[in-house]
Amino acid sequence: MGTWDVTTPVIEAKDLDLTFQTNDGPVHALKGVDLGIEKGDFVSFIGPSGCGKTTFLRVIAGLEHATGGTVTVNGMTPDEARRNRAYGYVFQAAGLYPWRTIAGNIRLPLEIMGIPKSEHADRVRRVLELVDLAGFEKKFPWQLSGGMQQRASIARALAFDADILLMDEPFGALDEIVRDHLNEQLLELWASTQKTIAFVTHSIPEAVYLSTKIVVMSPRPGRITDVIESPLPKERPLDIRDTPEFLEVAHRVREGLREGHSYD
Ligand SMILES: Nc1ncnc2c1ncn2[C@@H]1O[C@H](COP(=O)(O)OP(=O)(O)OP(=O)(O)O)[C@@H](O)[C@H]1O
Repeated sequence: MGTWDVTTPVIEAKDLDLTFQTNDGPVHALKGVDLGIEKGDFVSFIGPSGCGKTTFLRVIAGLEHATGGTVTVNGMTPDEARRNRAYGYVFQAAGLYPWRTIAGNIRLPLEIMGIPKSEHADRVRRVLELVDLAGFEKKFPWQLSGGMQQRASIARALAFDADILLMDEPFGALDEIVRDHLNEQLLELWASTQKTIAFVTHSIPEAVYLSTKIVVMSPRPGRITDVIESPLPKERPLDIRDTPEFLEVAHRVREGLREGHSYD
């Protein structure tokens, strides 16, 4: 071992390519994507609709397969990582089962994974605390607001305590005030759990507020046009969004999006 600390990326993509074969011919979704995500990073993916953000997240999750290049997750193939429950996944819609209580929904992945029943109640309580929903165990999803449902779905993704959290536009459907609040809470959760988060968003302020690293993508075939290491401190009150540093990063993201765009 050397005296310096060489960190191996938790998620690493090398020259990743993905072409879907469809009835209308091939759809080239991702092209030559190179990216390293380090432990504890909060990485946002931003880009126009259809540029392959969700596809990239699904490749990391082993739900789609690259047609070229490689991806590793914790040094494993995405399929191995999925079988090892390396990540929790939060979808655009909360996707809670309406016939199960909040606790019942959170227990589901624990049941599937065969975690001993005696541990369930404790885990449910702990993750509900993390998302500020303590005491909501017995409620049904329809008794919660949209923002609370999304928090419950984050709790479900946290239930088996994976080091990696993959989040696909989790707050896209919420109004701005609720979204602000959840952004603040997510940063607190990230700081207290030290998870590695990969987060898809359409919102420049959201990406800049949350991330240590912002990955700007171009329209199809999805390529990375810029990777911005955030100069902002880890502690981020919401009003950091009015500071020159914040606005500068937001400007660079906007420029990156504009450059990747062809206006035809
Ligand atoms: N299973 C599939 N079969 C064929 N084409 C697909 C499939 N999944 C995605 N695509 C295509 O690949 C491209 C990238 O889609 P993807 O959903 O990853 O984009 P996105 O950036 O997440 O978009 P949005 O921001 O609208 O969610 C799109 O053109 C989409 O139509």
